[in-house]
Amino acid sequence: MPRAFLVVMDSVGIGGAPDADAFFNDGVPDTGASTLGHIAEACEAGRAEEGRTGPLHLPHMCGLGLAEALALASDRRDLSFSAKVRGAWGAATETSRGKDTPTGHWELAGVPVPWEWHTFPDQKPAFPEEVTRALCEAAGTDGILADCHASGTEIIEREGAEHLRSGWPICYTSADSVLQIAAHEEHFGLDRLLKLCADVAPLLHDMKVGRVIARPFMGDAEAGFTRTQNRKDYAIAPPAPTLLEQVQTAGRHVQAIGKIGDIFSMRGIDAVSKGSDTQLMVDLHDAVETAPEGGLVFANFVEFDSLYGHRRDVSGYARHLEWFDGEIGRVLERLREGDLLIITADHGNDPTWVGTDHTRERVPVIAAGIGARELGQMGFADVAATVAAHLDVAYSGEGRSGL
Ligand SMILES: O=P(O)(O)O[C@H]1O[C@H](CO)[C@@H](O)[C@H]1O
Ligand SMILES: [Mn+2]
Ligand SMILES: [Mn+2]
Repeated sequence: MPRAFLVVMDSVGIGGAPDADAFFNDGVPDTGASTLGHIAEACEAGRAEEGRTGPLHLPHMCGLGLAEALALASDRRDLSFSAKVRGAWGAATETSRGKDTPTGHWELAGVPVPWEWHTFPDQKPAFPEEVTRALCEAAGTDGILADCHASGTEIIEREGAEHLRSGWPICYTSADSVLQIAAHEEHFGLDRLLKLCADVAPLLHDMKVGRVIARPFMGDAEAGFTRTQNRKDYAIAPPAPTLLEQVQTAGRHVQAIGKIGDIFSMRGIDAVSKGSDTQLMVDLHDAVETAPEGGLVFANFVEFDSLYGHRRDVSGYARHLEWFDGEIGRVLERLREGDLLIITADHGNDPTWVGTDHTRERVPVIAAGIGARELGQMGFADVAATVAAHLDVAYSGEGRSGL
């Protein structure tokens, strides 16, 4: 029986979104943003030399058609076309009006988001009284810290010491539909932070705020504060059954690697593993060996986004792409007859762009196991329809199969 591996490189957009002018970073429209294109351009110009050097080198993904996908999405030729293409490639456009992670993943899984997400204004206080009251009540504190738009690494540096002194949780947001709560794992307590997030999540979900995210950290004012791996997202459930539930309903096994479990509120998922991208890559290699016939493995590699995109770190992003590409080479060697591998992304996060938020972009869809051909311009949901057709399971979501 066929198996499918769906791998999301979080935030690796390829530009060209037709509605980029309706999305913003610091008030500047995302028009012209291209995560992969601008990284490749910077590498070529010698502006991404920390811990790596020279033009962006992604031989395995270019072998599947990544450079062609980039050209198709936004007419950029920053990646060389020298590799012979052995895969199928396309450029996917999102219809949902959100450039966040759940929105992108749900549409990739066949369920576009029908509602407008609620975001908080870029002002202080960012949160309405009702939310602040609920936070204080659930935390047992007289107030909250931050209460503004912020970058997560910067806000713990700024408010960490005051958090240790007052015990108040650090509550912040971004251009995404999120309420993030940062608290010290030991002083505030990890379990207490997770319970706080779980307690306020229903109120936020009712307001159509997509996620409440626990952001535990460690450290002190002298040594500095660092986030830990214990991040947890409390997301709204998808509005309709996704590809995952339909694969599961067909009696097949669905394995989630990385934050997929959180993004889909564990719906349609049989097994989940979490950790750093390095650990998740070990899990992906293992899954290629062990995933049962007929099963779906759905992986998300978040560090492109969290460590490099939001931090606007071009060299770091390029390094991670080159590491990832090398690992994908090993995955390709181990795929079996009948396996489908699709590599895609959920939105952009151009590290050369203004601001620190995601960028509205098209995403690459490159595939091994379905021949060498152009899939062309497609929708995010076509990815789900293609996986369902390959696995031969009944599918009622959006999209058209590329098979
Ligand atoms: O700056 P940090 O805390 O990493 O926040 C980022 O992570 C959030 C969720 O992915 C996004 O909304 C973005 O703001
Ligand atoms: Mn994402
Ligand atoms: Mn992000």
